[in-house]
Amino acid sequence: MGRSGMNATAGVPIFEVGLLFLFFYFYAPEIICLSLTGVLQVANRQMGSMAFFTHHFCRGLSSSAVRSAVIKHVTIIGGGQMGAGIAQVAAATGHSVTLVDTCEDILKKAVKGIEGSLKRVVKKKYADKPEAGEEFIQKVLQNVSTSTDAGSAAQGSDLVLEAIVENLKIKQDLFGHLDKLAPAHTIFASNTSSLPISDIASSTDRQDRFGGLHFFNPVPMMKLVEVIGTSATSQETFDALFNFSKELGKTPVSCKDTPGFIVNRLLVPYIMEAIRLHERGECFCHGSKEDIDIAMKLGAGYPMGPFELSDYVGLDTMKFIMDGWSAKDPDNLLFTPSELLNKLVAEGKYGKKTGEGFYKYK
Ligand SMILES: CCCCCCCCCCCCC[C@H](O)CC(=O)SCCNC(=O)CCNC(=O)[C@H](O)C(C)(C)COP(=O)(O)OP(=O)(O)OC[C@H]1O[C@@H](n2cnc3c(N)ncnc32)[C@H](O)[C@@H]1OP(=O)(O)O
Ligand SMILES: NC(=O)c1ccc[n+]([C@@H]2O[C@H](COP(=O)([O-])OP(=O)(O)OC[C@H]3O[C@@H](n4cnc5c(N)ncnc54)[C@H](O)[C@@H]3O)[C@@H](O)[C@H]2O)c1
Repeated sequence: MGRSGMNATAGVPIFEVGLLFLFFYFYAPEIICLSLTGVLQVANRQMGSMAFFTHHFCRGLSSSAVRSAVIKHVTIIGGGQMGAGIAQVAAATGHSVTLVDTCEDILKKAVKGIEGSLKRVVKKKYADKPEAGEEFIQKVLQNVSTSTDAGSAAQGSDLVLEAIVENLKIKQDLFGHLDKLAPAHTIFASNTSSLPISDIASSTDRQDRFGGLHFFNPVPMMKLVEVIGTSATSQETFDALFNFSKELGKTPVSCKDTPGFIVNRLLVPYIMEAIRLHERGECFCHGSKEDIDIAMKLGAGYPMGPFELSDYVGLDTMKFIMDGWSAKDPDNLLFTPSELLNKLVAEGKYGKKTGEGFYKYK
């Protein structure tokens, strides 16, 4: 045998083949994976079920080469501003959606909101073809059903996505309950703004099939989705969530399960500082919150100022975020409660959704 390691009996250049294998293994594992998948599929037909081996071996080489779980049927829990928005974009991209909330009235309001938002979308997209626009709206609405029974909705779903109140215990209770009812393949995800995904997932026995999908408000307009994987999230689950976000026409970014992920890590201190600036009266003109909003829109190019944005997000949600972070890290001055925010929430002034927050909307 010479340097090339030619196998004398089979006539195969083992050294070169080995080098080639190593090259593809490190630089293009998909090619090895796909070739092996082909070979193993033939073997599979010959020798019985090799699917398990094929699947797991290839995942070890490169998860991207293996098709991730397909998400077609989606249950969205929480028909508020986020849940309704997510239901809309999922239905508009051909997914069948069940929207769940605690009572029929909320669900009716949610569907009405979806219809209104679709009209705004269609006005632009189908400007020259109003009939096609109306047809599109009806088709999207047909993809949305509603329910007050999260358990039975989850039974037929590939994905259960939660967008309920920002409270860890309530989210854990919900997922703990659904974990017993949903099929094994069903992926669970949370749209939480501020809670650790791993804490929410800890109430289930499917932490490998649990991740975060953080959408932005208003969902039909905002292009970003933060896809969050915990240390227990499987690659297959993460890929499925990432692909699902793309199917919705969004741009996903991958995030670790760290406080605030990317956007809120930066946005929360900004909004907090704006509220404190206002509370301290450091703006010299009257109507200082208006001035701060104008300044950030015209000076920093933000589409909304911090007070407009807070009202848009919901002051109740903002308070849930702040209280949660402050309870975890009470000595951190960043999380000192805001008297003004607490007062507005205590008065039921949650922002745009209740007609008043920092500003009046009626
Ligand atoms: C001291 C203690 C303090 C405590 C602090 C705690 C801080 C916590 C804060 C964290 C909050 C986190 C929340 C969450 O996790 C993350 C978020 O979602 S953050 C929010 C992100 N969103 C934004 O930043 C929105 C910014 N705004 C905009 O982009 C725009 O203003 C707008 C909403 C798109 C609206 O645009 P405008 O031009 O202003 O207004 P128009 O009404 O003319 O709309 C333009 C265009 O868009 C269409 N459109 C708007 N909304 C919808 C909709 N819902 N559906 C369909 N279409 C919509 C509209 O029809 C217009 O279309 P056109 O007429 O142009 O054809
Ligand atoms: N508002 C935002 O800008 C924004 C943006 C991104 C993420 N989020 C997150 O999305 C989630 C929802 O926020 P939102 O603004 O849509 O809130 P929202 O108050 O508009 O809606 C929450 C909905 O959940 C329902 N609900 C509460 N408990 C429920 C339960 N156990 N089962 C079924 N339904 C239940 C409520 O009835 C309500 O309709 C929160 O976790 C929030 O942090 C909010």
